[in-house]
Amino acid sequence: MSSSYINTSLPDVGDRMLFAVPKKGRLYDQCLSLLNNIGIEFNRKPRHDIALVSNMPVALVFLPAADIATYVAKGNIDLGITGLDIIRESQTENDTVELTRLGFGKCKLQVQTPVANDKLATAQDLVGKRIVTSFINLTRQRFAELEGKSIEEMQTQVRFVSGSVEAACGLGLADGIVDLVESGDTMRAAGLHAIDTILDTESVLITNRHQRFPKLVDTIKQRVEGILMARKYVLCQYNIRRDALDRACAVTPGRQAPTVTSLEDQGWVGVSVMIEKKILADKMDQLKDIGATDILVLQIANART
Ligand SMILES: Nc1ncnc2c1ncn2[C@@H]1O[C@H](COP(=O)(O)OP(=O)(O)OP(=O)(O)O)[C@@H](O)[C@H]1O
Ligand SMILES: O=P(O)(O)OC[C@H]1O[C@H](OP(=O)(O)OP(=O)(O)O)[C@H](O)[C@@H]1O
Ligand SMILES: [Mg+2]
Repeated sequence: MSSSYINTSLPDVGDRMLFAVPKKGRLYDQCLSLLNNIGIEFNRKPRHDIALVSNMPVALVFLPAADIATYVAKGNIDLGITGLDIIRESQTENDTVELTRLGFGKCKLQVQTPVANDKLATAQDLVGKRIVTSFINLTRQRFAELEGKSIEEMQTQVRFVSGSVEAACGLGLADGIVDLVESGDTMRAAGLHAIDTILDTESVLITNRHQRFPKLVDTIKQRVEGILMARKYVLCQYNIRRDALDRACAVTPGRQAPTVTSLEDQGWVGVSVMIEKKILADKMDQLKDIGATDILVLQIANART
């Protein structure tokens, strides 16, 4: 093949910023929904792993989640979405810059043993035994720490398998495993229970220190943070007697401060304030108790701080 061979079926990414997203798996749907929400438009042809964004100088690169941290750390990719667990496991945290935690892909990396084996009730009980995992580096670090030895000298045997890790104990390959747990259904179905947590993980937006496109990276970071805020907060509006305003502001201090507007009736003011969804019902009860009226809650479609 000539060295000037060009694959004409690959889109020309030119000077575009390269943004990696998981090509399948647990993070895929939420990544696509996030891209849609931040106004990134693209058309991905079947089986193509590169898609040009039509409304920004960006090319999306669809890669296995497990490889994204390495590509970003080495500077081949400018921006990426992957799990914190992958960043730690691939030991790329020093070469990647964490821009924003994304609030999805939340789970725990846990040490698990068969429920039936009551001699393996703590991580310490697995020291010197056989462990199977897809996270060999994090597992070795944890057990070297428990043994008080270096990774080279540790006794615990840690072996790699690429998937269906939960099967390893039942098949006699391991005494314990280390794998991700979200609902715990997979773990319980395999007759295992968690005896130690190595890491709490979630998806993160990452870049590197090479910074070819600092302005564009910042724009995408701000758009993502706007969407995350819109998902987390609602806008609450209510009326309150002026003499109860201090108490109302103590109940709903807002992100910065509530907006207070005068009403025709001199004794009353209108208040508009952002409230976290998870504490909303409680705050509405408290507002009612101090005499607030016409309490309205409005969804926020998007935000920018
Ligand atoms: N059960 C889960 N709940 C929430 N997040 C998860 C779960 N499993 C994995 N993740 C997150 O998604 C990332 C990618 O995992 P995923 O399962 O998609 O990839 P994979 O195991 O390499 O591929 P696949 O399962 O498609 O073969 C993980 O590193 C973790 O951050
Ligand atoms: O606690 P749960 O909600 O059951 O989720 C945990 C499971 O999810 C992931 O597996 P995945 O479905 O990605 O399959 P895999 O083993 O092929 O990676 C992880 O490896 C666990 O097996
Ligand atoms: Mg998986």
